[in-house]
Amino acid sequence: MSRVVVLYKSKYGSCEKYARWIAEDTGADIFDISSFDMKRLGNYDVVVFGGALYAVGIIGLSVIKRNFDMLRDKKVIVFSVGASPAHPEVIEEVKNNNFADEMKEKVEYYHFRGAFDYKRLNLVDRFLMYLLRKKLIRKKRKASLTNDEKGMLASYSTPVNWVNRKSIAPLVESVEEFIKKGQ
Ligand SMILES: Cc1cc2nc3c(=O)[nH]c(=O)nc-3n(C[C@H](O)[C@H](O)[C@H](O)COP(=O)(O)O)c2cc1C
Repeated sequence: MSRVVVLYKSKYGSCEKYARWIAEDTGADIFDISSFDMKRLGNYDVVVFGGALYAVGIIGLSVIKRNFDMLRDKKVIVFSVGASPAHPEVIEEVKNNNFADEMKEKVEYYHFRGAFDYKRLNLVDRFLMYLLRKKLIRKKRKASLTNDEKGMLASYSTPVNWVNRKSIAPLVESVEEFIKKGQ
């Protein structure tokens, strides 16, 4: 059995895609966190968790937080997948919104870009995105939008996909180095 496990929570598949690539490249076991028995964490030295970003929240991370005591002696990596690019201010905002101080110190964190197709969204997500669109249009009337906001508005009519296997390289390298050191 592998010493590495990749757990993930995805709604429309982009986070799952990254999780599968990371598991492939590190030889890890992989589970949707919803169907993983956290008692099995004892079997692993490295725990990688990936969650999609919704309203700046990393979905599924609450399970990791609840079981954080079981992760103290392990290497813990968290990655988020969202429409936002991995700008430093985005990274800071996501960290502050999702990690308690203890987690900020312990967890190695990465952010990867996902995909967005308005037509595939369920009703709740469509409604949330409708509200965001209204907000952006209001802002556009008063001030200019950032490039990211312009991109977000454009994506309502044209699906966008930034999922890129190459972006996982630093995460995979970090896992490999940790394993090498332990041998
Ligand atoms: C309702 C809603 C809220 C979202 N909020 C954010 C967000 O706060 N930050 C971000 O970067 N992306 C946000 N996104 C974009 C998703 O994170 C992106 O589509 C991601 O690829 C979804 O991953 P999944 O396919 O694994 O579910 C949002 C998307 C929806 C539909």
